[in-house]
Amino acid sequence: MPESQQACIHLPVFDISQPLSPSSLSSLSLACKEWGFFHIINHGVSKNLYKKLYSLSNHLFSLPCESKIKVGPSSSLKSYTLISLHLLSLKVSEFLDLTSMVLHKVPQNFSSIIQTLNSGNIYNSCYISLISGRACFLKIYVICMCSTYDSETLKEYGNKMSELSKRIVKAVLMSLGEDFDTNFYESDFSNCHGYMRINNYTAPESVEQEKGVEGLGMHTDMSCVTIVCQDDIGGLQVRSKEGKWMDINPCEDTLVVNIGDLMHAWSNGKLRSSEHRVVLKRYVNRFSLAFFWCFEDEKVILAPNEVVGEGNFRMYKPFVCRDYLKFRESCEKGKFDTVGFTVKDFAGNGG
Ligand SMILES: O=C(O)CCC(=O)C(=O)O
Ligand SMILES: [Fe+2]
Repeated sequence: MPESQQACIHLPVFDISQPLSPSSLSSLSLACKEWGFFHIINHGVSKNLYKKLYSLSNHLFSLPCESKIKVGPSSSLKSYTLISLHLLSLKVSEFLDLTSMVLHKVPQNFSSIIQTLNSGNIYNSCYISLISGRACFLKIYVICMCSTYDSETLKEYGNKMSELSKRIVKAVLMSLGEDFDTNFYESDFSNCHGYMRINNYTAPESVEQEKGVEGLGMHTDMSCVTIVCQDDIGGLQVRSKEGKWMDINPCEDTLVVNIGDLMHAWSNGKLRSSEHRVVLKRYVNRFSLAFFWCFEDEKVILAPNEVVGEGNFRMYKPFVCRDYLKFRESCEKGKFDTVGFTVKDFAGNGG
């Protein structure tokens, strides 16, 4: 099938403001196993808040280049001179503390920015991914806290998304097994924290009609769960188990949730962390907000015996969350857009 006739997937939609009924839980369980993706509504994040975030981000992205933090492609990626996908994830609590950093005052040079952030100790446990897309005109500029973001908006967003993430994790645990939320939420998930990421995909200059332009290369998320708000442009795709790309069409007032590698490992592979990507097919700017809910860096991830189930093979050796994040960021093959290596390669028991 030509890619322009891309199949579209109808993911189940859950009203997350309500306790999920037994039938919703079984459909959630199915969605997590099959796709690792589902939709939520009544999530409590108002249109108005998204509008504010959107216009603040829009303002930031439309600043002249010199005012943005410019990061050149790393030397190993020289062949992709046109391509620069720069991405910085900030831990929400720390993001809020950076209000004093006015964007145009931020040093031009990337490493000195990192140093600045590190030396202020604000940035201790944040991780930074500097990655390159493969074939696109996408630019995601490093979002550093700047005066264009009023901290009230971010605080509201951070709090809402944290609450939402907790509710989602509990629902996912309930769908995985009876009493799993009461048995494992406190012990394993109560120290999770969130990272927000603002993705701005600049309009492609040319699009090969059939194929589109890859805005964000195939990857899996390094989170427990990710919540994505995509605008109405579309382009998010999930890869089926058979390797077929399926569109996840935008739907008003609906957020996309997906399982990340950390939850996949914790669930002994029962919850799928699917490969996904963004393909741009129109000459328009696309915008999305992603919120990653992650284990604390020092957590040792080990699927509990009850989750593995008696007689079942343990898929992953225990590993420290931070080490996996480092692996993904430092190992060329573990990088976002070359997802060849993920948690299976890092901690898999083989077989
Ligand atoms: O832009 C999107 O819709 C998805 C973004 C995404 O997958 C990510 O930021 O990890
Ligand atoms: Fe993602």
